[in-house]
Amino acid sequence: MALNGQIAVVTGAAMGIGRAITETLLQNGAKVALIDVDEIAGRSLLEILEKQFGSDRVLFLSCDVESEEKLKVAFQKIAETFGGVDIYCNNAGILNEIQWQKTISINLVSAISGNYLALEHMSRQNGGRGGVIVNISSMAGIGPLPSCPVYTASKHGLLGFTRAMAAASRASGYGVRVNALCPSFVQTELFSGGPSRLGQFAHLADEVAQFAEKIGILTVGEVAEAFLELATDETKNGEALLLLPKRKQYVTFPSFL
Ligand SMILES: NC(=O)c1ccc[n+]([C@@H]2O[C@H](COP(=O)([O-])OP(=O)(O)OC[C@H]3O[C@@H](n4cnc5c(N)ncnc54)[C@H](O)[C@@H]3O)[C@@H](O)[C@H]2O)c1
Ligand SMILES: CCCCC[C@H](O)CC\C=C/C=C/C=C/[C@@H](O)[C@@H](O)CCCC(=O)O
Repeated sequence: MALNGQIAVVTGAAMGIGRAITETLLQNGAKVALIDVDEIAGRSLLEILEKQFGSDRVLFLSCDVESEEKLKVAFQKIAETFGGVDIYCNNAGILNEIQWQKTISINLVSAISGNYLALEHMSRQNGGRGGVIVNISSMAGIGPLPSCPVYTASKHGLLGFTRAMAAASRASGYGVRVNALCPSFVQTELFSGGPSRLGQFAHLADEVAQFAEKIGILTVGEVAEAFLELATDETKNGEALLLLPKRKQYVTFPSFL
């Protein structure tokens, strides 16, 4: 198994993409700590996963990633229980153009806090074993999604942060790879509920639906498979992996040298 004995942390793990990534990590031999603000969904998934994979391989922590303090405590609990962190998947995210400050807060500010906390446990400079961070950005982190300017900004920001952190990690000897996964539309609650959260851009919902119909819709399993590639391919650092139903490509950015 590709990830035997590795310890992984997944945020927003109770449903959607986070749940599929959690299941893939477990199927590949990792131990997984699930973090989610939805305690009912998290506990119910934990029960299922404990039966399937054994209670010594899964842990659920009810935690809102917007609270840096609670996230710090969650990381401490995970490190004490499992003995370290090797893989961090920053997946928790929302799409809400009405509560747009909350969108920036969860998708970008909390993502940065989570990466820093993960590095405290993973960096070789802090006595960690090194490892890999995968930030779940979006195709909207590469190109604009007109119905969602703030969501687009949060995902562009996360991608820029990922690439700069990867370079900082390489230059500082952290031993931690940092990559971003950028999926197009995925069949989850965020996608199906999206149109009701567009606020002043609600009139663009049909345009998005037509675009989604044209390019197709990914399953969470396809996203989890691409996540696994970024997590296990040790040559990948600072990469943005764009994923569409009929296309997967590492994005080429301009070189300034
Ligand atoms: N669905 C898509 O079309 C799509 C496409 C590209 C990228 N993404 C990104 O993938 C990630 C997961 O999206 P999804 O579609 O699975 O969403 P989802 O709404 O199906 O699931 C999100 C999960 O995150 C949890 N969560 C939300 N806010 C949280 C918080 N403050 N603290 C802790 N947990 C929190 C929710 O409880 C839920 O379990 C997001 O970052 C999203 O932006 C989604
Ligand atoms: C209302 C549901 C929104 C779901 C949000 C998800 O994160 C999915 C985002 C999906 C698509 C984003 C599209 C952006 C598209 C364009 O800017 C395009 O030009 C990108 C070009 C990438 C390419 O070269 O193919």
